[in-house]
Parts: sequence; C-alpha cells; structure tokens
Amino acid sequence: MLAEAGEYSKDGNMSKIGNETTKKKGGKSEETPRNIVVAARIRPMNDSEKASGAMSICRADTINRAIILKNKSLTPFDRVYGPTASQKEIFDDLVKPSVQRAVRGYNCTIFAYGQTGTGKTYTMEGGNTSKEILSAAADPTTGLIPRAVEEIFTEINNLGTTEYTVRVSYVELYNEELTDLLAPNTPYVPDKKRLRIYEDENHKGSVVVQGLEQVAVTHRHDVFNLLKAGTEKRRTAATLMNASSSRSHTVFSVTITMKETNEIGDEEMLKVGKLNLVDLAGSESIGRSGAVGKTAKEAGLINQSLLTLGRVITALTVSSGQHIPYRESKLTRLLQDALGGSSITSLIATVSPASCNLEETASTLDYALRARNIVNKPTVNERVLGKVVLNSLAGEIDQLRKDLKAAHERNGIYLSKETYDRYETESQRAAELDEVCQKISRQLQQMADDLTLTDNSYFPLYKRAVQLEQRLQDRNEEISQLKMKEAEQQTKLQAYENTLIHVDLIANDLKKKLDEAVQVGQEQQLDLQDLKTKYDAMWKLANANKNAVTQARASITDSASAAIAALHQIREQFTTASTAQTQQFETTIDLIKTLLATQLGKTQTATREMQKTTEMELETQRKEAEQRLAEHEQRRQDANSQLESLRNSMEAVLKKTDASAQTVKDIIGQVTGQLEGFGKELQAARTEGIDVAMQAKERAEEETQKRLEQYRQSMNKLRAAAQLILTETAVMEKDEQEWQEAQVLEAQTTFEKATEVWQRTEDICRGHEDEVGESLGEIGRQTEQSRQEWKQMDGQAEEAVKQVKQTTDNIVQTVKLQMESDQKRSTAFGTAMKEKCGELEVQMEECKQNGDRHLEALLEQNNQHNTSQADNVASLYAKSEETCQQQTETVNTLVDSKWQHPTVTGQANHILQ
Ligand SMILES: Nc1ncnc2c1ncn2[C@@H]1O[C@H](COP(=O)(O)OP(=O)(O)OP(=O)(O)O)[C@@H](O)[C@H]1O
Repeated sequence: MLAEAGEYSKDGNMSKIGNETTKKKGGKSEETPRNIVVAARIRPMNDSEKASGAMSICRADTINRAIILKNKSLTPFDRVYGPTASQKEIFDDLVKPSVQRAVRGYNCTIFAYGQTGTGKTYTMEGGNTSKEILSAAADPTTGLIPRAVEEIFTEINNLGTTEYTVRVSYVELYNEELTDLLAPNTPYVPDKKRLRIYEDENHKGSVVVQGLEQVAVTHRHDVFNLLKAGTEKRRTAATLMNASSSRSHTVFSVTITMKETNEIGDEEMLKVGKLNLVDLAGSESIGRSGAVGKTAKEAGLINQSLLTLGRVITALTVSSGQHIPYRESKLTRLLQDALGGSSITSLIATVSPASCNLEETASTLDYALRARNIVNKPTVNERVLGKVVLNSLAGEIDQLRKDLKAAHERNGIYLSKETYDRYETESQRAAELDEVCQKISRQLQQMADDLTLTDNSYFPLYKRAVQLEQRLQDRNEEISQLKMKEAEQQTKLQAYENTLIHVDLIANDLKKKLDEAVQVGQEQQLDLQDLKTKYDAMWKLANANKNAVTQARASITDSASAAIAALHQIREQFTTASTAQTQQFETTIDLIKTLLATQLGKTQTATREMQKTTEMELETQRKEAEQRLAEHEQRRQDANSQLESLRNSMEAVLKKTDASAQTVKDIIGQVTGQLEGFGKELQAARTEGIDVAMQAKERAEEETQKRLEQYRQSMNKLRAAAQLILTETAVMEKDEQEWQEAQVLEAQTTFEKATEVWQRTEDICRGHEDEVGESLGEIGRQTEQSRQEWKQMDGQAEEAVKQVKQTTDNIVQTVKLQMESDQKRSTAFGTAMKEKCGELEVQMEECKQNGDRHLEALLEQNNQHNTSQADNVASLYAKSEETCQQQTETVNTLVDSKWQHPTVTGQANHILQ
C-alpha cells in the first residue's frame, strides 16, 4: 500500500486517492484531480546572518501547518518544517509516497524553490561535500535524490520484479540553454543543437529532451557518482549573496521501466514511471543579489524564467480555459507535465529565518501558496504491450538495415525508396512548417522585442518599487524596534521603580527596626531605672538595718557599760561602805576602848553602875550595831534590789537586744525575701529574655550607665546615619527618577524628532532619493545615539540600584552587629549582675551570721559579767557578813573577857583609869 502522505485536498485536509483511482481500457489508470502538494522548509540561521546581528523572525507552526513570519501567519501549507527538521523526516513524509508511485508507473515531480542559499541544493542533493559515499543511515544530511534512488531499488525489490531498468538523466538549464550534465567526457558547453525539447508522443502533455544521456544505474553509489560528476559541471556564478550560488535550474530524472504480465498472464506489458527532482535557481531579485554585468543578465534570465513559471502558475490557478504560457521559457516547457498535467507534483519552498531576508522569504512563501492552487490529474503511464514494442523495434531495425544496404550499394546519399519518399513528404511538410515557424518566429521576435521594451521600462520601475518597499519595510522595522526598545525601557524603568519601592520598603523596615531597637533600649533604660530605684530602696533599707544593728550594738554596749559602771559603783559603794564600816568599827572600838578606859577609871566605885552603864552602852552599841547590821541588811537588800533591777534592766536590755536582733533578723529576712523576690524577678526577667534587667550593682550600674550612654550615642549616630542615608537615598531616588524621567523625555523627544525627521524624510523621499539616504543616516545615527544613551542609562540605573543595595546591606550589617554586640554585652552584664547578687547574698549571710555571733558573744559577755558581778556581790556580802560576825564575836569576846580575863580587866581598868 502506498504511503498516504502528500495526498491533500485543496483546503489542506488529507484525502486518500487510492480508492478513487479508476482504470481505463488498455490498462491506463486515472485518478481524481489533486492539488500540488506544497511544503515550506526553514533552514537554521547561518554564521554570516548571526554575525550581521540578524534576528530569527520565521518559525514553523506544525499544528496549524503555517509559517509564522514576524507576527503574520502564512497558511495553509501541506507540510511545514522548522530548522531542526531532518532530511529523513522530509523524505519519509513528502517524497517517499511520490517515489512509490513513480515505481508504479506515475510521473512524479519534486521542486525545490527558494532564495539563494536557503537550502535547495542541500535538500535535493544533501550536505555531504566529501568524496566519500555514505549511506543515508550513516549520513543524516543525505539529500532527497540519493534517498529517492535508494527507495526506488528497495521498492522494486519489495515488488519482486526481476526485469526492470532504472535510468537517470541530469540536465541543466542555464540562460535558456540546456546542457546534459551526464554526457561523457564533454566539457561544459551549452549544447544548443544536440539537445532539443519535443512533445512526447506516448505521453501527451509531457516532453522529452532529444539526445539526452539516459544512464542505466543499478546501485545508489552509481547515482552518487553521477550526481558528483554532474555537479562539477554546473555553472555557478559568484554573487554577493552566496559564493557558490547556483544560477541555473537542474532537473534530475529517474525513469523506471518494469516488465509485467497482463491479468490473464498471456501478454507482457512494460510499465514506465518517472521521478523528476528539480533544483530551481535562486529566486532573489537582481538588486538584492548585487549581481552586475553578465551576472545581472544571468539573474535577469533566471528571473525571467521564474517569472514565466509564476505566470504559468497564475494562469493555471486564476481561471480555466486560459492560455497557459508553457512555451515562453524552457523551464516551463520542461516542467509542463508537472504543472497542471498528469504528474504528481510536490513543491518544497526553502526559506531563511533571518530578518535580513524577510522580503525574499515572504515572496517565496507567497509564491508557494499560489502554486498550491494548481490542480493536476495524475495518470499512470499507458502500459505498452511487449509485442508492440518488439514489432516497432523490429520494423525500425528492418528499416535501418535497408538504409545500410542502400548505403553499401551506392555513393552519395543512399536511402531506400520508402525512406526517400517519406523524407520527401516530410521535407515538403518541413518546408511548409518552416515557413509557418519563421512567421511565428518573426511574430515571436516582435513579441519578444515588445516584451524586452516593456521589461526595460518596467524593470527600473519594479526595481524602484522594490527599493522603496524595502526602505519602507526597513523604516517600519526601525520604528517597531524603537517602539520595542521604548517598551523595554519602560519595562526597565518600571522594574527600577519597583526596585526603588522595594529598597524604600527595606529602608522603612530598617527604620522601624531601629525605632523598635530604640524603644527596646528605652524600655531597658526604664527597667534599669526601676531596678535602680528598687536597689536604692534596698540599699537604704540595708543602711537602715546596718544603722539599727549599729545602734542596737551601741545600745547593748552602752547598756553593758552602764551595767558594768553600775556594778563598779556598787562595788565601790560596797568597798567604801565596808571601809567606812571597818573604820567606824575601829573608831567605835577605839571609842569603846576609850570609854572602857574612861569607864574603867570611873567604875571603880560604881562597878555595877559602870557595869550597867557599860552594859547599857554595850547594849546601845549592840543595838546600834544591830541597827547598823539592819542597815547593812537593808543596804544589802537595796544592793540586791539594785542588782535585781540591774538584772531586770539587763534583761530588758537583753530583751531589747533580742528584739533588735529579731528586728535585724526580720530585716535580714525581709532583705532575704526581697533578694529572693529580686532573684525571682531576675529569673523571670532572664526567662523572658530581658537579660538587661540584671543591672543593679553600683559598678554594674555605672558600667551600664556608661554603656547605655555609649549605646544611646551609637544609636543616635546610627539613627542619624540611617536618617542621612534615607535622606540621601530619597534625594538620590528623586534625582535618579528625575534623571530617568529627563532621559525618558529626552529619548521620547529624540524619538519624536526621529519620527519627525522620518516623516520629513518620507516626504522628501518621494522626490529626492539622495536626501532620503542622508536622513536615513541621520535617523540611524540618532537611533544609535539614543540606543547608546539608553544603554548608558541602564548601566547607571543598575549602578545606582547596586549602590542603594550596598548601602542598605551595610546598614543591615551594622545594625545586626550592633544588636549582636548589645546582646552580648547584656548577657555579660546579666551574668556579672547575677554573680554580684550572689556575692551580695553571701555578704548579707555573712553579715547576718556575724551579727548573730556578735550578739551571742555580747550576751555571753553580759551573762559572764552578770554572773561575776553577782559572785562578787555575793562574796562581798559574805565577807561583810563574816566581818560583821567577827566584829560581833570580837565585841562579845571583849564584853565577856571584861568579866573573866584579868589582862583584859586590867587593860579595861587601865583604859578606864
Ligand atoms: N536545513 C539545513 N540544515 C543545515 N544546513 C543547511 C540547511 N539548508 C541549507 N544549509 C546550508 O546552507 C548553505 C546554502 O545551502 P544551499 O547551497 O543548499 O542553498 P541553495 O538554495 O541551493 O543556494 P543556490 O540557490 O545558490 O543554489 C549550505 O552550506 C548548506 O549546507
């Protein structure tokens, strides 16, 4: 089954034609009419296009089978191929079905049409420029011709036919002259005489080139070699467009003849199919190719033949019944069958994607789309009966034999009678025809002259129109590019503005953070002040406590001193009293002795009386002594009560001391509670992350104050710097914006000026071509200048954005560092605070313990002192009692001894005397 690709209806939809094939009597098949299949192929950008800065403005839309040229969609094509499409893809898709049909007896033609350098030869012959022969599988650039030949052999193999011939011919049409590229050993010489185009009698509408070499091939290598040899002969003209630009048309034909038997199997038929692969010359205009002199003539002729091709296409598509000017050029004559005939025809329009070739690309695609309207009626070539061929060949051989025999027998021109008669008739007819031909030729000459004249007058106009169109196009392009640039600049400006807004947001954010940091600083300061107040209160309390303790201590000391002083006084009183008593006793004894002596002197007479008196006196004295003892007792009791009161006062003092100690204890407890509360607060503050709240000690406070001052100063500095930066940024932004706006305005003015200049130039252009050139130059310069300015502006804008970003980064970094260092300082300060508090706690504890110890020592001292005082008093009391006892005893002894002891009596008497 044949591949169905390439079978399209006029609206571009696929339609199978296999079922619609009808078979006529005599084995000739006819198919329903079908349009020429048209494909477009875009080649990749080449180096010179890239180097010239051209843009790719052409792409293939395979889904819609359209070529998008700039913003315009050209459609419908039967196939579209982008720059990445492979040779294989195109062959399988487009050519293979034609090849298969050619093997089945159809005439098939594939055209490559397009501007010079767009890949016609590449598509047809391939990209292998080396001499090495590579298979299509090994060389992906292998062209359609070698692939087609390979496919022909494969297809024949598939059909299982053993009797077949494959012959190829390769003809070049250059300057309306045909050249056989396969003619052996002939240098390249246009062969006007040898090669002639005749109507094919067997195939109406087709032509044959008489005298053209038909080389039988059996392998694709043969084809490759023939192609190489033929290509070497091709005439190419160097033009500015393409150094190896082909200025000629070539037709590579493959004729396949296969033997087959009829349906009954009793007669042999010959089936002939043909595949034409046509590489047309470049379609570019003379002006664009830069061709001069002879080349210009070549270009003109090439264009003339292509113009005829265009006219044929137009005539074939515009209306039916119109004269088709096939005969106006050899190209259209050669391709007559492919254009509106019985051939299956495909056209590949090759185009460049580069913007510099826009005009040519558009015209090529337009040309191809017009050709798509041509309708052909594909027909299988009539099978020829083997016998008929044999008979005709036998008759021909017979005739030749007769001619040969006549030539052997006579001199001069020797012909058989039949041949001579036939020649006679034919020469008469030829003379008649010659006359008609000459007439027609004269008419044709006249028409050609007219055409040349018309062409001559038309051509400058056409050229000018093309130039003007080109300029208009260029101008439009410039305008659209300027507009695009303006849009780009607007976008950039917008982006820049967005960046500025973003930077502004960042700056605001930073400012906010700074404010927050300042607020936190202020809050911390407040916290510190609060803590300081607390600390002051605590310090005052501690001082008060200290004072209370000192006072208590002083009062205890005073009380103790007073007690000691009182005890001293009492002792002294006792001592004084005892001494006075003793003296008194001694005095009394002395007095008694005196009295006794007095008495003894007087009582001689009145012993009794004296005794009585003495007794009375003794009694009195005894009473006095008793009284004095009572007084002593009283005094002792007073001393005891004094001691008691002293003890009481001591106890009161002790109580007071206890109370003071209790107060101190309470204060200490309070302080401890406060410290605990403070510690808790500190803990809470630490938990909440307010590490700075640990500042309470004097040194720490000083340090904090100092650091706070530093911090405040640096904050102020930072704020001032940030403010300065913000102001500067704002100024810079404003300046930048103004500058940008000025630049935009300037660019717009420049653009408007350029537009004005362009407008003026447009006007002048109509009358003064030269001035247009200058204006164009001016516009170009101005455009270039504004482009440079834009570029510069871009650079400056970028630089400004960078600077702003850098400044912002610096601010962020500084703030970050500052915050980090502050945090560190706060943490260190917190730790120092904590340590200080610990120390304070230890000191307070020590102080408390010292106080306790001191109080205990004082109490101990007091107790000891009291005890020793009490002991002293007791011993004094005991002593005084003992003394009193002794004195009493002495007195008693003395009293007793007066009566019993002569010595004493004598003494008493003596005393008395
Ligand atoms: N599809 C493609 N892929 C890669 N290279 C390509 C393609 N088409 C063309 N080229 C390259 O572009 C150059 C010109 O191609 P080519 O000679 O086939 O153009 P042309 O249309 O035949 O020109 P001329 O009309 O002068 O004969 C060649 O070097 C060819 O290899």
